[in-house]
Parts: sequence; structure tokens; C-alpha cells
Amino acid sequence: MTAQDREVDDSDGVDDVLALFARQPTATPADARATGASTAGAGPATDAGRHRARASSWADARTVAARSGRGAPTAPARRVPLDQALGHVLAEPLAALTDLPSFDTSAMDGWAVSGPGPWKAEPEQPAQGAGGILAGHAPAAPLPDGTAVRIATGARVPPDTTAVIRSEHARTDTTGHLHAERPVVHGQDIRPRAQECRSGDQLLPAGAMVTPAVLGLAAAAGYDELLTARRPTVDVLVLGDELLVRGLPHDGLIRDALGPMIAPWLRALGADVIDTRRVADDAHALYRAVTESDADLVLTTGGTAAGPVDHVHPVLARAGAELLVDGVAVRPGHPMLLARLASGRHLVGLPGNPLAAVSGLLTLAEPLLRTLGGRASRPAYRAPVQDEVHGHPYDTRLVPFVHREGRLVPLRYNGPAMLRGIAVADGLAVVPPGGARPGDALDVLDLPWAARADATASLDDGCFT
Ligand SMILES: Nc1nc2c(c(=O)[nH]1)N[C@H]1C(S)=C(S)[C@@H](COP(=O)(O)OP(=O)(O)OC[C@H]3O[C@@H](n4cnc5c(N)ncnc54)[C@H](O)[C@@H]3O)O[C@H]1N2
Ligand code: MOO
Repeated sequence: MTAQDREVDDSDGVDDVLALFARQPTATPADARATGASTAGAGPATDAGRHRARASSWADARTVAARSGRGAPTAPARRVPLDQALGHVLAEPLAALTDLPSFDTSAMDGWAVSGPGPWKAEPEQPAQGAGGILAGHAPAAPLPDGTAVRIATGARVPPDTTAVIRSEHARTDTTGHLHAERPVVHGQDIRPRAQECRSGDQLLPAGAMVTPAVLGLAAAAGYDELLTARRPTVDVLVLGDELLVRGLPHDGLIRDALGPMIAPWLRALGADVIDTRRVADDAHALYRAVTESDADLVLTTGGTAAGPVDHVHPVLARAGAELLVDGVAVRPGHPMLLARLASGRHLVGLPGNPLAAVSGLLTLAEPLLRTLGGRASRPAYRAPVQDEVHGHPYDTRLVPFVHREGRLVPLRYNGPAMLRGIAVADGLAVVPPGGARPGDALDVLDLPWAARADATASLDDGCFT
């Protein structure tokens, strides 16, 4: 058993899905076609050749999608109370409204002392309460040299305090003097005013996403409300007469996997989903749904290819839409498209195959929504891949992976119609045409909810009290 096998045996459902490309049964030519993998001697067939002629490269498609959001009509930023700001994006930098801490603070329960010891332990003053100086109380009088007073964590240290001694490191004798049981360093266990920031310091740039930690930081820095960009709105239209919304597949009908998945995924990408609607395979119904929507983005699933009921292209033509991206050289998901509607709003057409739809979501919808919502891009990063990954001869591949010991481990079940890989993935690895060999560094698209396992941020300011 390899180290990798052991690691996944006790894991979270990833084990069956872990790549181990070497262990997969030899791909048949049909498998290779389905995954876009290279087959010996395969050249562009007529249809594929035509598609490729107008398809954008994967990188260009993302750039076009991000840029096309810039000129789009957007609602002005608005102030929202902290308790409603989670998941919104800052429309202005978060500048501290106060020093933090805003006064010299005791980091520990113990004694504030002034000068060298031993110290005369001050009797508790009525104004200080029974525990000495407590957090949240008014400023104490200066501490005379040679004296000590009880102090609580978070309390304001009196002027002229030179150190705080933790209760467990001090003892009082019968004469009422306090003795330190360890050497006392000047300033120890005092958090000086403005240690973390000064009033006016920029804590976060505009474009930062409001996370639970950002809410806490904003509150600590004095904010009651935040100026946030408006979240772009999306109408999701799920096409396909073969789709069931409950129960088991039967008689050629299958469950709609995209209806339940797309809206929450869009919310994680910073959008407000107005509605997810099923639309019959009927060009008129689709035309009405597209043209009557007043969402910033209409997102369709299915119907992007050239089948008899694939209505997206004809409907866009009839609606006078401009195709900004019409097919992308990426597997899965190559029939994805991006259009600007006559209203100036956008439409993203995701292919119906579920993993192809995820590919379209991250290739076109994510950069577009990022720009529409004023969200800063996350720094791109690359990581070495553990196993060999087959490449498509011409197209980029997006392959679900998990992070393991600093490497990207590609997952099985990465076919266009499969969600079993992506369901346990940390992200999608970007495999260039021609494929990747073990150790090659690949670009990574993280999933919004997956933590980056190999975070390299340094803890350089080391302040632990
Ligand atoms: N002649 C060609 N046919 C196809 C091509 C091509 O280049 N030439 N491309 C194939 C690829 S690749 C994809 S991807 C699909 C894209 O098809 P559409 O976007 O038109 O999607 P549909 O035909 O409606 O559906 C495809 C597939 O996905 C299933 N599906 C659709 N919606 C859902 C859903 N909500 N939940 C689960 N599964 C869904 C649908 O039943 C089909 O099996 O076109 C290929 N064909
Ligand atoms: O290969 Mo399609 O683009 O199934 O996704």
C-alpha cells in the first residue's frame, strides 16, 4: 500500500475518486473522445474543425468574460448594516476608524506593576471593583513607582505601568508585597495602543469579500455598516424536456443535476439568484424567458450544441444578442458561450453535461460576475501535479483534483457527464494542450468553499499576546 493509499483510506469519500490515472482501465477510443483525450492519429473532424475555427482559447475566454462586465449597467453601491453584509464586496477600502487597541491593554489577568519589584500591592480601590482594574472601566490613576495593582485581561493599564505579571507568576507575602517568580521584561503582557493599526490605516482594499472574519475586523475597527457593491443578479434557466425534479430516473428521463447546483454555486461566487426556472425545449418559451428577464445575467443550461432542440443560438440571434464568446477550446464544456443582450446585460450558456456546465461556470460566469460585482481577483497560483494527465491535442482540459502534500492529485470520474470527481474536489487543474507530466506546475482554479491546503502566507509579524 502506498502512502497515498493510506492517506485516503480514512478520509472523506475521496478514496474511490482519487485519480491514480495509472490504475484506470485503458481508455477506449470512445472514452478518449468523451474526455477529449488524445487518440493516436486523431485530427480535427469536420464538425470539430468548424467549432475550433471560432472557439476562443480558454485564457482568452476568461479575459473577454472579465472585461465584458466593465461596461455593463450596475446599480450604485449602498450602505448595509454589518449583520447583512456577509458575502458582499467592499465598495471602498476598509480604513480603521480607531487605533487598535484603542488604549494600552493588559493581555493577561494578573498585576500591573510600575518600576522594579518587589512592589507594594495596592489595596483594591472601591472605584476599581473587587477584582482590581476590570475590562471596560474608566481610566485608572497613574501607578506610582514601586506599586502593583490587580488587573484583568482587556483592562486599560494605568499610566506609568511598566509591565503586567500574570497571576500564576506572582505571589504576595505577608507584608502585602508582590514578588515576581520569573524575570520581568519591560512592557511584557501589555498590548500597546495601535499595536494592530492606527486610525486611518487601510485594513482591506475595495473589492475584498466580506467574510465572517471581515465582519469581526470591521466591528473592532468601529464600523456599524459597510459600503458594499451591489451583488449582480442572475436568472437561471434550466433547459431540457428529459429532466425530472424528483425521484429516480425512468423511461429515458434523468434527474436535473444542474437546478440544485447552479444557484448555490452562483451565490458562492457573489451573485444574487433571482430564480431558477425550468424552461421546456421550446424556442418561444426560451425567447420570452431571455428577453423578459431584467437580471444582470441570464444563465442557461443545456441547448448550446447543434441538436434539433438546442435553441440557445437561434434565440440569441433572434433577440439581437452579440456573441462575445462562441465556444471555448476547453474540455469539458467546449460549446459554452457568452453573449451581450440588446439591453446591455449578459447571457452565459452552459452546456448541459453537468461537469461541462461547471467548466462553463468557472470559465465564463465567474470572471464576469467578479467584474460585475466589483470583486478583486484572487492571486493566481500554480502547483505541481502528482500524476500524469492526458491532454487534448488542441484544447485545455479542466480536471478535478485534491491537494495532497503540496501536489495536485487528479481525480477519476472527470468525464463531462460526471459529478463524482468534482463533488470531492478542491478545485480544477488547468491542463494545457498536450497534457502534463508528474511534477509539472499547473494553474489552479480553487472551488469557493475549498480551503487552499498549501497556503504559503508567512506569519512574519509574530505577535502572540
Ligand atoms: N454533433 C455534436 N454534438 C454534440 C457536441 C458537438 O460538438 N457536436 N458537443 C457535445 C458536448 S461536448 C456537449 S457538452 C453537449 C452540449 O450539449 P447541450 O449544451 O446542447 O446540452 P443538451 O444537449 O441539452 O444536454 C447534453 C447532455 O446533458 C444532459 N443534461 C442537460 N441538462 C441537464 C441537467 N440539468 N441535469 C443533468 N443532465 C443534464 C442531457 O440529458 C444530455 O445528456 O453536446 C454534445 N453534443
Ligand atoms: O466535452 Mo462536452 O464539452 O461534454 O463538455
